[in-house]
Amino acid sequence: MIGQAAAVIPSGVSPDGMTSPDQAAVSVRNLDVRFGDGENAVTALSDVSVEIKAGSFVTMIGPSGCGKSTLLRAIADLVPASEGEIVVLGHTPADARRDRNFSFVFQEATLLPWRSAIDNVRLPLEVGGGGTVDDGEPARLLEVVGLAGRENALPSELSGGMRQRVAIARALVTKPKILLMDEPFGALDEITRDKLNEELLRIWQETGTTIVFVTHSIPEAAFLGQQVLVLASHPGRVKEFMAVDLPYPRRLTDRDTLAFVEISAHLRRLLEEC
Ligand SMILES: Nc1ncnc2c1ncn2[C@@H]1O[C@H](COP(=O)(O)OP(=O)(O)OP(=O)(O)O)[C@@H](O)[C@H]1O
Repeated sequence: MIGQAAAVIPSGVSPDGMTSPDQAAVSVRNLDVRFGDGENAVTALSDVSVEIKAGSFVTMIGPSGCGKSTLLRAIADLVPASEGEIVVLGHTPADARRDRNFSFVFQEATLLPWRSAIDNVRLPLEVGGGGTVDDGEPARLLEVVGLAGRENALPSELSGGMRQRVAIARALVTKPKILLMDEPFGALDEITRDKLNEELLRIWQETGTTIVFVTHSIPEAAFLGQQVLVLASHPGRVKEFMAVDLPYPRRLTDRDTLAFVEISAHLRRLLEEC
């Protein structure tokens, strides 16, 4: 072939733009994030490298202030890298954000109080355009998160757990390839949290979305994740990227098994060293 340059295809992306399970959804390479200057400078993350495979479920845990939210925000293009590189589905975080390759779920549901549940779920489609999303998708997603029949309820008429379900449905409505979740169940009571943990695993298996999930809870990290990224603090850095060798589907009762207790104990020891 004369005079035709080969197309440059970013790693992790095939020529048709699809990812395969062994490809990285997110590659973080030698990432440093610093805030402020001079005496007030804070190194939130130092030399962090991690590869998150497409379709995987990764939980992130570490002591308060070790940089968990900062890492999630850097992947989401909400915080700039000071050094190093982040590649999201073969693109820069800014391009991945523009292409709506990921959605973010925060600890607070941040719903618009004057809009019904279904209108909150619809919001990203109204703001960014529906693209290929079917009109029935918001209602279907409310059903997926267990809120069929509550489509017209206002946020003030829903419990905290229900509001967070609406936030998850809203995050899924654009069919993101990656879901970034920052302590999404941290403000909920234990029973509701457990229930949402099981539901989130079901949603993950149904959608095939890559999930990166920050938590302070050792059982939650071990129950949900295929891998747990443990961060140490001062400065924030990778302590261990640990595989959780437990089969799916997982049930809450699996947390009583010896294998689960041993994994949790290992995570606790790691955190004590952080
Ligand atoms: N916008 C910012 N400006 C200045 N410093 C910041 C900013 N965001 C985070 N930091 C600092 O960076 C460090 C990491 O913060 P980060 O919120 O990422 O930690 P975390 O592990 O998520 O904490 P927690 O578990 O308490 O939520 C902390 O020292 C924090 O004070």
